[in-house]
Amino acid sequence: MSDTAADPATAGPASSDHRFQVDLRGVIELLSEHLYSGPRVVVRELLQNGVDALTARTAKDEDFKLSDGRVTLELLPARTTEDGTNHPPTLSVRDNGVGLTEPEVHEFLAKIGRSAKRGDIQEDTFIGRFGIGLLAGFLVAEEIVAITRSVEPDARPVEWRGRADGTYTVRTLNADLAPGTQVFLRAREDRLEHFEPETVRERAASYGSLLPFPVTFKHGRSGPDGGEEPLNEVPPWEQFPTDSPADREGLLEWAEAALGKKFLDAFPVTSDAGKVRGVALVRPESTVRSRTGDHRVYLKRMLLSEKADGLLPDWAFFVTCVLNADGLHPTASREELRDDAELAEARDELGMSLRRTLLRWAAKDRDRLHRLIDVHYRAVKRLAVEDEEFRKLAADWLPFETTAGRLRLEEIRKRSDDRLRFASTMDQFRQLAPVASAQGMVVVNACYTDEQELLETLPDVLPVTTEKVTAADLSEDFTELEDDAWDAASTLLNVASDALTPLDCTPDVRRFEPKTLPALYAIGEEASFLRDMERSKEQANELWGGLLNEMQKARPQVEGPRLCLNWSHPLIRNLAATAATPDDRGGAVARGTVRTAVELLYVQSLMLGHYPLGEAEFELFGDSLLGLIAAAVDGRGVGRADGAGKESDDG
Ligand SMILES: Nc1ncnc2c1ncn2[C@@H]1O[C@H](COP(=O)(O)OP(=O)(O)OP(=O)(O)O)[C@@H](O)[C@H]1O
Repeated sequence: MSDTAADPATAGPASSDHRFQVDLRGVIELLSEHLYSGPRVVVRELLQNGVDALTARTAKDEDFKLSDGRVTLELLPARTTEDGTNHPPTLSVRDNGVGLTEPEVHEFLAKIGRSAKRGDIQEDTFIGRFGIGLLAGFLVAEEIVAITRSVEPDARPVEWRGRADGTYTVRTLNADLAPGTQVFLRAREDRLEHFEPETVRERAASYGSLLPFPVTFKHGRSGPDGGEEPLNEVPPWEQFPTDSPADREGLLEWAEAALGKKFLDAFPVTSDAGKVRGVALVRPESTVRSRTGDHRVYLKRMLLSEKADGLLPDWAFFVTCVLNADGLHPTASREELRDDAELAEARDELGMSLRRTLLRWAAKDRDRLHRLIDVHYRAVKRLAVEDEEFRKLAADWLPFETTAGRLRLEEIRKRSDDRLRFASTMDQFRQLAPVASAQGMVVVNACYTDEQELLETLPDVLPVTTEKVTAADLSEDFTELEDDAWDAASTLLNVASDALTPLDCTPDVRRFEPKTLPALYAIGEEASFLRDMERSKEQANELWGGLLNEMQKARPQVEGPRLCLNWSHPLIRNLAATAATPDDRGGAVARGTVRTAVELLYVQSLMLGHYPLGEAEFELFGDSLLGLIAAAVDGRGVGRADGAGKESDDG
């Protein structure tokens, strides 16, 4: 036995060649379940073939223009012929396009995956290209019949009859027909709902109403005397081509009627790349950033999708577009745009088109930009980060959350003399907010996406400086105590130091605003990081704990957290007085109570600053609270500066 694998090129005598066989029913199931969104697409595929046939005719027949084209959909009701045969309802789609010769019928209608729309032809000439669209007809029909007559001179009409079991017949007809094709779908018994007049009409109008030639619908009752009902509409970008107030109003009314929604604003957009023309509608509500678009896209004026994605740059998530693209490509399902180089180029250009409009508003139509910013400031901020010119023009109107409430940048600059202070995390912002606002200092909350990046790029376009601040930075500016106050506070500081050293925290006594805040836990960014790590270690297993230890050691020495006691607060002064109780008047007990009070202040300021508490801190909280309650019940209480505390000591 050979120990080498058989070489397919040399193995055995040559076998005879066979052709792959296609199980049509299997292919149809594949299409219906995995490619198409449902039988709705049948009308679209037939219409599309009509559009392509008309385009092909314009290339072959120089006297024929696309606007000479015509597609008619007709619904023939079920009927019984004289010989007693029942005919199911039938949908016919007729065009006066290029038609097919008999050899072409064999080549293109009967070969799955064969399309006349490939080869040397420029890719965006036709909508179809895969050679499977017609098969969609079998999603609703048992039999598809095409009667076609080519524009080729002397071509004879041909009838093709294809069945879902994979068989077909072809015959030439003697009739004298004009060039074009009429396709008939004979309803499948279990798909009759797709042959209801209103259903067909709605689908035909939805896919084909913007086509640049007459598209009509006909059925027993349509039109005044059974005539054809036109389905065409003028596209909104042709009805309202400019950004004038009148066109804007018209466009907003059109959008409300067509999309069932009141939009905030509307304006035209264009891109040479992808040959795009359309309108942008500004959403009435603020939206979160997401890639999922809901753009209504037409390709060669046929509806492709109402939920197309990837058409606009990320920052433009505040608009919905309705547009037509003659130079973009569909995916095989024909329900999305292919993510290719043309789409990328068109996306950039549409972004530029939007940006130009916003720049124009910034220069000449400020009310419009204001209205847009009020709702969509997040999106506009993203654009401001990316685009220096826009940033320069619009930055002053952008709102920010600050310690003084929501303010426009213009106001923040005025209140802070162009010195823009910001906190970079929500926790930092919360911690410093009471102190900053009590001191009349405006600090911006830059914890949201884009905010910090935007602030840091403002000095490029405006005469401002930016500075990241933390509660620890603010506490540096707290007022130092005068000598006599310092003396009065010294025992309190010693007691506080004893209480806080085991917690890696240093006490300090200063005067600061707000007077109502007895203590502030102040921690810089680095120390805050280490504190978080400490908390994580408590929850981590041994392996992670060890790793975190190493990381902690690797960080440079940083200044630790401080508990700033506020000398302006009466409680702190009372605690200082109590701590200073002479030993012969119960000083030791008093200092024990003060220590408990400091521990409680420590935990309270942690909680006020939204710092998560560690195990030791929780324990401390429980113990000191109980200690204080016990002291109160004993009648000792925490001393008061006026001596009441001392009296209770005696008592
Ligand atoms: N109305 C029509 N007029 C003329 N030719 C037609 C018509 N409908 C179909 N054909 C011919 O049949 C071929 C196959 O059509 P089909 O719809 O299956 O695929 P396609 O349009 O080429 O590509 P896709 O699968 O992307 O739609 C077409 O390429 C075209 O040559």
